[in-house]
Amino acid sequence: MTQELNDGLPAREAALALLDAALSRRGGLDEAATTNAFRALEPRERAFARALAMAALRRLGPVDRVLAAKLSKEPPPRVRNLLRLGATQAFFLDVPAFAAVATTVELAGANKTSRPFKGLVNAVLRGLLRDGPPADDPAALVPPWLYARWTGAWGQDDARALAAVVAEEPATDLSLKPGTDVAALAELIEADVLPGDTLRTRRRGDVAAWPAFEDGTWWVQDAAAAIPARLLDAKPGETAVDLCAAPGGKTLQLAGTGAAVVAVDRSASRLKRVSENLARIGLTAEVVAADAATWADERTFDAVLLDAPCSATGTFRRHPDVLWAARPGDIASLATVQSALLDSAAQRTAPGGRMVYCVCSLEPEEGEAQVEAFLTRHPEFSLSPIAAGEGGAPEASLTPRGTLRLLPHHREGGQDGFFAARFVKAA
Ligand SMILES: C[S@@+](CC[C@H](N)C(=O)[O-])C[C@H]1O[C@@H](n2cnc3c(N)ncnc32)[C@H](O)[C@@H]1O
Repeated sequence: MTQELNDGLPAREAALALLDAALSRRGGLDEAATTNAFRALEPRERAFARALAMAALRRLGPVDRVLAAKLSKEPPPRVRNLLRLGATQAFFLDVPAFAAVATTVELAGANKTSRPFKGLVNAVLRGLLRDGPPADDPAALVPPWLYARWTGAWGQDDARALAAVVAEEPATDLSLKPGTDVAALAELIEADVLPGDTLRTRRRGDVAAWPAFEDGTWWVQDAAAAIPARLLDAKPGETAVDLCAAPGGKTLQLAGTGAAVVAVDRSASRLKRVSENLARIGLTAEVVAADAATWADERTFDAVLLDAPCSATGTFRRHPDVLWAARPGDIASLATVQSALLDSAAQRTAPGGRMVYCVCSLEPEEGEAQVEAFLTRHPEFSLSPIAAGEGGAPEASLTPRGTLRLLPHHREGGQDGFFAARFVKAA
């Protein structure tokens, strides 16, 4: 792919826009990929731009380290991002070094902010190439403050192993509608079957064009993200609520059990995705736009799922930008939101009912600490320990408390970082 695009300046300019958006706001990369300018590119160019921006985000730390040694003062953001993209192409993608340098220098010259830095871009990139690729140090793949947190929370070995996953391009995992012939679909889609019947495939490209997408037999959902809803073990005849539902991966799982499901989310626009997904898969749920903390609804439910908003540091395999967008203060403020939502979830759990709390975060304040504080505030709840292998979870992820601390390296080929705990309410 890259060979034909060695002179592909529009694709590289688009990669620059994606990288810039990813680093300047949360969800920026996906947003930038919806602009008309991006959509006007050839599919091949779009794929290259996205692959380049993602590779630059996965290697941002090591590349910035080697750039630091070459830059005596901070250049304008466009110039820094051009250097990042140039170095990423030369060291981590299948782009000949001369093409990486020449196209980057040309893009520097094509804009009035970066034009005065054309000579610098050329000199820095040539200097980097002379020195060779950045050292292979997992710690460099993560911002230092976050790496220090992970070391403190999970120890040196786990922190290193989980940070190493940042550089890996993840496979795509699929959850299946109940009743699907798992083995037949795995063969059709060229996938491995993981515990819990998640399919894992190395296919690339537009998922809507993959086999059986239109039939509504599967949806994209990370292997770790598929575990929490399974832990509720909802059944036909029961009621279930998904309090932070959009875009609906876990709602689909709950609806697939035959339970009567209510999907709540405060974002009406994101809820549209829930409705579209339900329609495509051929499942039903009552969809409600409301703030789950204050939702004026008196009902209680047999099964309550709270997949709370969080720092999302566990999603770095597909969204490496979260690592660079996260700020230490976010974790404390999100923890406050999570405890308010947990209190609301408690109130909506029927006597004798189950509640699962989960977050796609690697930070103990959003996971383990929430559980202990919740149990102190709510003596009517107790932990319902998760058994080894339950829900398809790797054994390494099971904690002595019977909660799940799913670290990305606990599964071969990786998984999203998640925390999950299950509670029961006294009858
Ligand atoms: C981690 S995502 C949920 C992912 C979803 N459970 C799935 O599996 O597809 C968190 C969701 O919480 C929603 N959210 C955030 N604060 C909320 C609140 N106070 N009440 C309801 N939804 C909220 C966000 O709009 C977002 O869609």
